[in-house]
Amino acid sequence: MPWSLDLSEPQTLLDGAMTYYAQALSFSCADQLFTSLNGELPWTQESIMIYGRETLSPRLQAWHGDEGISYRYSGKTFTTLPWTPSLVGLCHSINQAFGLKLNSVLANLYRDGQDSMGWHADDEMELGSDPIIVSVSLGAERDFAVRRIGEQRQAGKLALAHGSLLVMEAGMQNRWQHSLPKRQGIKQPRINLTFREIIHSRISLP
Ligand SMILES: O=C(O)CCC(=O)C(=O)O
Ligand SMILES: [Fe+2]
Repeated sequence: MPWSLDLSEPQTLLDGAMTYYAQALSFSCADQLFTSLNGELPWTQESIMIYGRETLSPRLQAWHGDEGISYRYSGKTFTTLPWTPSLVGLCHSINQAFGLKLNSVLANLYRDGQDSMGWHADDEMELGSDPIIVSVSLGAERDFAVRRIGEQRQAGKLALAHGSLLVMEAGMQNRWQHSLPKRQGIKQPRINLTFREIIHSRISLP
């Protein structure tokens, strides 16, 4: 199913490292997408290693994409699940609009303001040296925080609206880290989709 994107009012941020479209999807499309993804994706809470200890990840995830793609994330190897109709339609619309060849998506479900994602750059080797990543946000508005690589201090934040689209442009992952901090007051869930192009799919050894 194709989704129509309104890319008429881009906002350029971080000297061109990010472009934000506050209302790329209409509210009704965004509502519909949230409801179908929330119900249909096989949301899983992965365990991750933090300082050598196994802990549950503070969010739920699902990986979908073209067949035969595998990807390492937080020290684990994932193989993508097949596309769902709504995800493949959105990926196709994004590829058409931006002239990209994104072939997979990491879906994150933040159940409420207690769920989060720590500081990182999406710099895994599978993405090549300078990837473009397209992020779609649905549901509760949450802050997306940024800081320069090598600095502790947060440089800024951007509230990602329901139906918004954020392009992390070339240059972003090499210079900036991002995170999704906890927000005590938020009781509603949020879904984020980061569409990526996996260039070097890892060969799994037995
Ligand atoms: O939830 C977000 O907006 C960010 C997600 C993210 O950074 C990622 O999936 O790598
Ligand atoms: Fe990320």
